[in-house]
Amino acid sequence: MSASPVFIAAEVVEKFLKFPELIQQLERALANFSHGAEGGVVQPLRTIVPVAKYNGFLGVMPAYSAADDSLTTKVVTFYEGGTSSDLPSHQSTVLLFDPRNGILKAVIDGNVITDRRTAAVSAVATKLLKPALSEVLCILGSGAQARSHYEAFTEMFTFKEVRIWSRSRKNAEMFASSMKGAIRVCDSTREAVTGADVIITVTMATKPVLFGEWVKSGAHVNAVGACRPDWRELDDELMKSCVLYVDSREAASHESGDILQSGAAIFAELGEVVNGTKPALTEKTTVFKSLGMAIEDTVSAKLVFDSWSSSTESE
Ligand SMILES: NC(=O)c1ccc[n+]([C@@H]2O[C@H](COP(=O)([O-])OP(=O)(O)OC[C@H]3O[C@@H](n4cnc5c(N)ncnc54)[C@H](O)[C@@H]3O)[C@@H](O)[C@H]2O)c1
Ligand SMILES: O=C(O)[C@@H]1CCCCN1
Repeated sequence: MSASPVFIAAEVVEKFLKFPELIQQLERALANFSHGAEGGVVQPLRTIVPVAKYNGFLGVMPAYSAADDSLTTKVVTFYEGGTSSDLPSHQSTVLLFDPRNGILKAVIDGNVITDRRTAAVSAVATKLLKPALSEVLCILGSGAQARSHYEAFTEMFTFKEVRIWSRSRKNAEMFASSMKGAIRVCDSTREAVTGADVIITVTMATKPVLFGEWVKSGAHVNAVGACRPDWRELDDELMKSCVLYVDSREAASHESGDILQSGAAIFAELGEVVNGTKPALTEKTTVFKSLGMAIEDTVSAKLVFDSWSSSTESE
């Protein structure tokens, strides 16, 4: 009989999933993904089950990485407007299997993985696509992803000014006072975005909050929200005028409302830029449309599991 799976809690994931290393690992995973079969990534389009009665969704995100020899599936739920004020709007668990025999080895808290791996992938996009002189960072939204993006971006880059906008000024102020470093709280999206070199949209909006007319020419946008075909964060003007990068062409053309509804053309996958098969057009206005990929969870979960295993062996 196989041993029972271990449970790895959020505090343990926090301890082992750290930014510079996670960013490097995910850059490699993006490259493998965009190499096709040769890259050894098996990742079907995720399954999403709408729970319409409660404005919720359940997603199942399996993947295997031959390079990491890691087999996982994430199960994630997300609720429009959250379920109640004290629950996160997104809740997830990652199941890690032994790829040799299918034994379930670990059940890992997925919330920290989701927050950090998403920010890490946006950091890869920003490293490759931001304008040469990037002084002002703007974050739209003040939830879990806003926090992980702020942490990753202030660790990896140097900005002269960081701005935040949220629907309620109180939330934006709470965000600013809970993070290390100076953050300017803005009263309107337009104020936050005007003149920004790097913009991150991390909202649960279903209609555009970021408009092309406000975006500085040459800026880079990480568009992280709007993961449903009928949800938007960016307007048509921005989508049609930018050079558009995505994590996965397949996912983007099935799930992204910003792409499907605007009819914008995809220029490249981020992994193709890492591989050098598509250029990083840093002098143009660029958008990285992130939907989130299972392979990011697979690589992150392996990192956590291996670090946890080594720490228990040395005890
Ligand atoms: N691309 C990825 O890999 C990935 C991964 C996880 C989450 N996400 C997406 O990122 C977004 C943020 O996730 P989160 O975990 O931070 O959620 P969260 O619930 O913690 O925060 C959501 C933020 O959006 C704001 N918001 C809600 N409705 C809004 C509206 N109509 N207009 C403007 N702002 C609004 C909230 O006030 C809050 O500041 C979501 O859309 C989520 O689905 C993407
Ligand atoms: O990639 C993810 O983990 C999330 C799941 C929920 C919807 C947005 N993307």
